Amino acid sequence: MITIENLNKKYKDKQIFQNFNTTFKDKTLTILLGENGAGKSTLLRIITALETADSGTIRYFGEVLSNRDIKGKIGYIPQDIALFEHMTVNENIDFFKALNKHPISSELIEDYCEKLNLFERKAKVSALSGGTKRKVNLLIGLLGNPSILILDEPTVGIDLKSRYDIHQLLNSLKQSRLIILTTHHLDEVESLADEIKLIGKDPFYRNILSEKGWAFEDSLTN
Ligand SMILES: Nc1ncnc2c1ncn2[C@@H]1O[C@H](COP(=O)(O)OP(=O)(O)OP(=O)(O)O)[C@@H](O)[C@H]1O
Repeated sequence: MITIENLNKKYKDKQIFQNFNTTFKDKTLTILLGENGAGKSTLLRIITALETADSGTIRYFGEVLSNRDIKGKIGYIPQDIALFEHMTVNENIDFFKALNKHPISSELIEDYCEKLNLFERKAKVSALSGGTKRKVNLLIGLLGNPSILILDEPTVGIDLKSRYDIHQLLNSLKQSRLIILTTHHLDEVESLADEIKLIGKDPFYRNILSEKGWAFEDSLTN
């Protein structure tokens, strides 16, 4: 479980979070929804210790952790693809695997690749489609066997089939870990979300979720 208590974050004069409280549950995939600029990526980066909050407390499985311990527990899949384009998929996997103290086994990598329908392992990343690059980006985030997985718009701009493959893997991963994901796709919310949290003030999202009859937690009422 991740518990966020009284989080405050400001960029210059812009208050992004003010006394924000929430909880993310284990074995649950939570989707953050909200307008552009609402603060979704900022929240993910604060949880991942890539960004510092002005004040507030975050507990991971009941404990306040050092940045190093946080990074050891979390697989963070950024919005921008962070791969070496001139290297093959396998070379990228080997490179990032070597950065992890306790990387997953080759068998598990094979299993993830099968679930993702990721077979172009000998191709250079620069030659891959956007969808395949996103799959590799996800796989890299899983190499350290994280108990928490954080994904910032993991399927932005990709074809339906690649998106489906990524959904299949995420739906199997959520049985055993805590996953937080941001998206602007409602179909993604429908096929993945166990919980929905709304960030930001735009009434559009509140209206659409209410119309659909989907339960959600509203950051404004926290
Ligand atoms: N490093 C920064 N310095 C100053 N302002 C920033 C910084 N990072 C984000 N912001 C601002 O904070 C606000 C929240 O940004 P954030 O990227 O968290 O929003 P978001 O909800 O993820 O949006 P999107 O859906 O477009 O990804 C925006 O107004 C953004 O311009």
